Amino acid sequence: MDEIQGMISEVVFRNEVNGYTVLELQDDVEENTVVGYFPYVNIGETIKAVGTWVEHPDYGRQFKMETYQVVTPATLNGIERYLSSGLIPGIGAATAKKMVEKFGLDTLDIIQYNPQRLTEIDGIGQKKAQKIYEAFQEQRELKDIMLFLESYNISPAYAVRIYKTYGANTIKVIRENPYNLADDVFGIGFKMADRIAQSMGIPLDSEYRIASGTRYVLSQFHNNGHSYIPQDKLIKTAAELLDVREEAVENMLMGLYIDRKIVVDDLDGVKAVYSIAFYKAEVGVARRLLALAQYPVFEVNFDIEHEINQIEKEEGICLATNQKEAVEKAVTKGLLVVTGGPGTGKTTTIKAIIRLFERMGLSVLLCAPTGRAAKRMQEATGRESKTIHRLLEYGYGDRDEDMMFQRNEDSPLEANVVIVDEVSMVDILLMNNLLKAISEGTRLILVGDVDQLPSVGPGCVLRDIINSEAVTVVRLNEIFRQAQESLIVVNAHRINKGEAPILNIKNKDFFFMREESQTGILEKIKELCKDRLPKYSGYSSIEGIQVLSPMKKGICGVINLNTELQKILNPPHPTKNERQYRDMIFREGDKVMQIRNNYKMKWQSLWDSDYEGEGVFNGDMGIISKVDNEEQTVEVIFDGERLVRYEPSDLDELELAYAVTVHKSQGSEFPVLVMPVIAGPPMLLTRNLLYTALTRAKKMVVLVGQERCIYSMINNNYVTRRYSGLEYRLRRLGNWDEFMGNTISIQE
Ligand SMILES: Nc1ncnc2c1ncn2[C@@H]1O[C@H](COP(=O)(O)OP(=O)(O)OP(=O)(O)O)[C@@H](O)[C@H]1O
Repeated sequence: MDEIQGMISEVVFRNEVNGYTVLELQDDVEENTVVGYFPYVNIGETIKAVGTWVEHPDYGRQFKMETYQVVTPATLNGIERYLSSGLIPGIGAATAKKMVEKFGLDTLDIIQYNPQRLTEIDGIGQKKAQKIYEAFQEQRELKDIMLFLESYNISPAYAVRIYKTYGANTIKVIRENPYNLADDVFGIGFKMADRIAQSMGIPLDSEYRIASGTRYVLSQFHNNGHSYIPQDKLIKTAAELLDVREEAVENMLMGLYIDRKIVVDDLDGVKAVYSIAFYKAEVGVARRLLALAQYPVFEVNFDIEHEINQIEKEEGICLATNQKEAVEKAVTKGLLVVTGGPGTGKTTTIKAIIRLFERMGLSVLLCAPTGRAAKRMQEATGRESKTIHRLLEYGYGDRDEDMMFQRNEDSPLEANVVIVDEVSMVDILLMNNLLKAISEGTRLILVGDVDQLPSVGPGCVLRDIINSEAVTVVRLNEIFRQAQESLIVVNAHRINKGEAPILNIKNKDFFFMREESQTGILEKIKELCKDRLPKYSGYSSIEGIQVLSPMKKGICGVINLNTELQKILNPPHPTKNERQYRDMIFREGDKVMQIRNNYKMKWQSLWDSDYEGEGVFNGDMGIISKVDNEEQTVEVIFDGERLVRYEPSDLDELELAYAVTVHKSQGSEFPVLVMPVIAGPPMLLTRNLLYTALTRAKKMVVLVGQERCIYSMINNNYVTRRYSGLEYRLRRLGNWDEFMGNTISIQE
């Protein structure tokens, strides 16, 4: 490591979000470029930086700072530049010069300890002296805060976020209760807050620690898809994590319950602990669904059978019995669920339902949980379809700082019918928000495949609704002739029923390639993606062929697959810029995926520069079009039309996507799908997962690996249990009032 010291003569670039800065540092002899994460530095300040000299391809020799220390300006020139940098309002170049001429090297001490004396300078009165003093103090404070945070090894990027959250109170808030960080600052979780707290000497059994740790465990369960957690499980897990007695956690739970930070409900003898939001959502969903199901939609003065006949004639099809039943019930019921596997005619039924309502003169709105699913619905029906978020006008209200759904009980959707596709992907929170915006009298039709993996977010809403038997459900189970042509569809159904798939029939679309070793599987997948499949299928390696893997880690996990596929599909090239982020390289031309819902991320249409919007969602896939190392940005084009610019602090929302996990692929469809089949944890390698993976493919599936692993997945009918009370709430219709939300009264 080298060390350099000098005065900051220029700040060339600064990223306000993460503190990444390019600056010029002047020492006695020369000016050097220094780059690094400086949360807080100003022109005129003298710093001592530790780091290494590097040769940048475009900007030449520069110093890459690892750590630095601010040295109070010690020269007359340094003090003058520091004061005239615009840092302290009221001091410009002329005043700074006068101050340094008058007070020399004591200038900064005078401002801090004897500001009264500033009035000795022409043009500075009492008031101005006071202002200068206050601004100077503020700067000091900021520096103290940064030093304080640094002393707990908090990286500059987090330090900036923390300071932005608490401002001048930062040190006080953290000293009082460092666990506040986990609640208040995005990106800081319990573990980081706990590390800081431990280095501050906070005891293991501190109430703050137990409260924060308990809520952390609860949130982890929610992150894993559970709507609640059984109380005894929560107590045990939290006590283990915190290394405290179970009674301490139990007492804390009581406190959190009394403070209404959590809800403890009795679900048929099980004490269920909920975070408030999930409790409200679950109760809300149950209440609203039942209200819709029981609402007497107005008498239909319409010969439905005759109309269905007409539609069949016009469309040149003959609906199957249960498709007809679905169309009829869509009209006569306030709430209808239609479920079926691939090729069972869900889309055809949706189209017939839309046609019928249009003939009745009723307005229909279409939506789906992801952008891709909505786009597919739109293409299949020829009618506009939006994401649920867009339909509910998710965005900023007039007064609110936070984003919210503008369509809700006060401003419901204006439509006679709302049809939602891919409902298996809708979690309990989104379902609650959707239902809030649907007033009684509007018919709601939920369509999905209940055998798909459940939503990424908490709950298993579709499964619970169907299992509750409280709502009208039509099951489509006939695979139509056209769909039967496809071995993908046939095999998906076979697998779903626990039967072996049919493999390797000539001119079909479902293939298996035997390969025993993991490295052999990897090599085969690389070969398939690079040459064989593009040639055979006509689809491009990057956009048309998708590798799915059940797992993240290991030779055939998505992390390694991405590294290996990137090497052969988009290798380094002198014309392609790239950027290292953590252990990933983002290179121009790479296929990437957004891995978190980000409603605030801005996008711009590639084709119409006036058309722009907000929101990039979990599972959206795109191609990196530009890596700008000067601006530190990465640009991605999603769906060939929306351009999104990622700042360095956004990059943790992006991953390479040559290969993605089956879970992440939900709601997407790909022309050609390649998947390794290898042994692994039985909780992961389930029939449900294989079924979900296969149903993502439209034209071709290639499984590569060990045949016995296909069978062991098919035989593994383990469905990960999700703690959800929705089915139970829906079932308990009889004792409705006594049951719903009785435990604690919560204003919705
Ligand atoms: N009543 C019917 N008679 C004949 N063919 C039908 C009928 N209903 C659907 N089909 C055909 O069956 C195939 C699958 O139908 P559809 O696309 O509606 O199913 P889906 O459940 O939406 O499938 P996926 O989930 O795979 O998209 C299509 O080719 C469709 O034309």
